[in-house]
Amino acid sequence: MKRAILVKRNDPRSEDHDNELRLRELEELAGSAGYTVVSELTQTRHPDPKYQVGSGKVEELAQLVQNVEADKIIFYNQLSTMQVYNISEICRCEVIDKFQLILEIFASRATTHRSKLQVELARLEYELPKARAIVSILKKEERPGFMGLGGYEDSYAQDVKNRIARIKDELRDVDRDRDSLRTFRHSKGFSLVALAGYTNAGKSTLFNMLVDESKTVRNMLFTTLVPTTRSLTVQGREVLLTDTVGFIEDLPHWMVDAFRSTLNEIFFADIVLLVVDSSELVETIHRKLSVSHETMWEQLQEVEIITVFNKADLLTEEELDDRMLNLGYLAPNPVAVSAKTGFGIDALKQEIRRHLPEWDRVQLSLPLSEEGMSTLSWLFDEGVVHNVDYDDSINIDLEARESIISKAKSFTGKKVNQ
Ligand SMILES: Nc1nc2c(ncn2[C@@H]2O[C@H](COP(=O)(O)OP(=O)(O)OP(=O)(O)O)[C@@H](O)[C@H]2O)c(=O)[nH]1
Ligand SMILES: [Mg+2]
Repeated sequence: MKRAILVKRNDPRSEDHDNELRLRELEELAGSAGYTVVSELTQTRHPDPKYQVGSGKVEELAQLVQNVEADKIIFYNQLSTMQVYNISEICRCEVIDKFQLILEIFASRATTHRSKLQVELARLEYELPKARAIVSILKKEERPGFMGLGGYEDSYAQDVKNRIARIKDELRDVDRDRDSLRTFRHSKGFSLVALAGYTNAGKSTLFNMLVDESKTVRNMLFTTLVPTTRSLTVQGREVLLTDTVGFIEDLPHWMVDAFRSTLNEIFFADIVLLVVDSSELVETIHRKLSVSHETMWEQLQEVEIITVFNKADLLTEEELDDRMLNLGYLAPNPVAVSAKTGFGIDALKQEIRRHLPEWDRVQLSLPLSEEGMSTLSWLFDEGVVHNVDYDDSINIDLEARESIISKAKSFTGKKVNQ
């Protein structure tokens, strides 16, 4: 585990309670990024703009870094390049701010080629202006290198710019592939279900619970292309379930692009499972649901939303009912589950099934021939075959989307009773 010191410069106008909350938030983020928090430091805003913390504090911080053997100092507040430079030089320790910490989390979670590219793009775009400033500081002071930044040269900024351009090109290619993949899935009759919600709500745990419970019917090509998507059978209907990276509050605009790559999965879904941690305070859940709806609203007109109240195992039934009632319109189609114990998973599946795009159910007769048999096997792939019996023809009770049914009809040329 990497060891981190957290630092927050408190605004004297803020309530102590708020300051404390922000620090806990930072601690949570640091935990998600794989740090052990070994110490925390807070200070009321200092008038000297040169230091994020006053110079006395920087000495104290330097001592602290030695004492607790920290690998990193993480500031809640955003830092100027000058501040990063001064503090990291005095403390002999790498300094990052909250946004860089979030980027580290994104980087560690990016599983697809595309999301990796986007995180890298966001990182480069964030670091470009800093890199330029550091080069000019080093030049002014004629200092041959310091900490890990010694390798910066004049051409560095140009290199970064070239890399940004290359990544953008590559992303355009990946996007083309992805669109065709999505069209392919939809045309094969899969419905797309996406998990959304704040970080730590339990999306990945729920994903595993849902996926483990059902066996993968076929080995599909794209499960290897998109590792966070798995097929899943919900009461006879096959869907593709996608896990996403969690929402994080106050995302700065330059990071929204990296974030959007995961949101795209949500926008193309037929159903979104909006997962909330129901053990949190009602006000917190309220705020997080509002932000989630705001973030997704414009693009989610056609999408069904199921609100999943996760971590039900941490609450009494009464507390749970109370929360679900209180949140009303912000929580459409609520279902309480525990992704940990499996409580409510069946109810959730029923709810998913209820909201899947409608398929038609027809009785179909195919000739008892080789062609008929191969059409039948195709129908097993594309829809739900409720029943088959054979007399002088193959009689099928089939549920499938409209396009599949009309294709089957054209194959047979035989009578179809609706
Ligand atoms: N008690 C309890 N804990 C849960 C439940 N579901 C998830 N957790 C815990 O909540 C924490 C976060 O779970 P994740 O599944 O990683 O959350 P996530 O929404 O995928 O988080 P991000 O990937 O950061 O967006 C883990 O420590 C889980 O063990 C649940 O039903 N009950
Ligand atoms: Mg997750």
